[in-house]
Amino acid sequence: MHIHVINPNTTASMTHKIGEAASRIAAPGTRISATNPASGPVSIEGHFDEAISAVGVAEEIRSGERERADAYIIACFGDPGLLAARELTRAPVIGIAEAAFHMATLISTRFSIVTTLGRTGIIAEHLLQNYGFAHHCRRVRAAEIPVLDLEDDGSTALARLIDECRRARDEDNIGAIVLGCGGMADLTEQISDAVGLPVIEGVTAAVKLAEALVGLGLGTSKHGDLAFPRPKAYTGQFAHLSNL
Ligand SMILES: O=C(O)C[C@H]1NC(=O)NC1=O
Repeated sequence: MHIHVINPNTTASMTHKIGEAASRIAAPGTRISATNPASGPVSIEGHFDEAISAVGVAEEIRSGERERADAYIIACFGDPGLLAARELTRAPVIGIAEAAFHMATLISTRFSIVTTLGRTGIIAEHLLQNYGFAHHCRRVRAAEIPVLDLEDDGSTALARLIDECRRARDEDNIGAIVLGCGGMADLTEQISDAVGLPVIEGVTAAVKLAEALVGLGLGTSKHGDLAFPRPKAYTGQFAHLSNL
């Protein structure tokens, strides 16, 4: 099967890192492709960035449809454009936050999230509410690191993440930690070893969920709100989307 992983920000090094993490966990016979939109924010650190990146996600889904991808992963912890993306395909589309929440509740009764910037915490809180996991999550924490510090080996990002994860372990009465950024896809083992708790990272969780759904012959339902968009004209820069 072919899983198309979409990094909604436009930082190619993060896209490559995400694709490598997905490929390492993928089952034999699963092909991973990782792309990012040509246009959009270099990092997603708030509501405005999420909104802009959602258009790029939709465009990546449309290109994936031409290659008949078997499943899609939206590799940003805000799951930007998830429902819009599901309207565009019969394949499963999985957001990394949703995937991580599901996995965390299968191995623990309570988890905490450790993400990048405190200002994006509300986005995770909204997702927890929307997906029905709010009562499982003890706290949404932030290491206060800009997303692109995760691309800088000389930054203190990993040390700050580990410190915040240790505080979650010691203070939150939890059984697991969810990493709150696609850019952390290569840090799971280091953080779990340093903290001594199970650490769930959304990219790898989404790959296994996508393989399960495809294996079960399940895809996005086209009955109801996730049916293909109604044909209509789009104007200006979106004219190419007319009568999808
Ligand atoms: O919301 C965040 O902090 C993380 C989110 N931003 C980003 O560019 N990729 C992400 O996963």
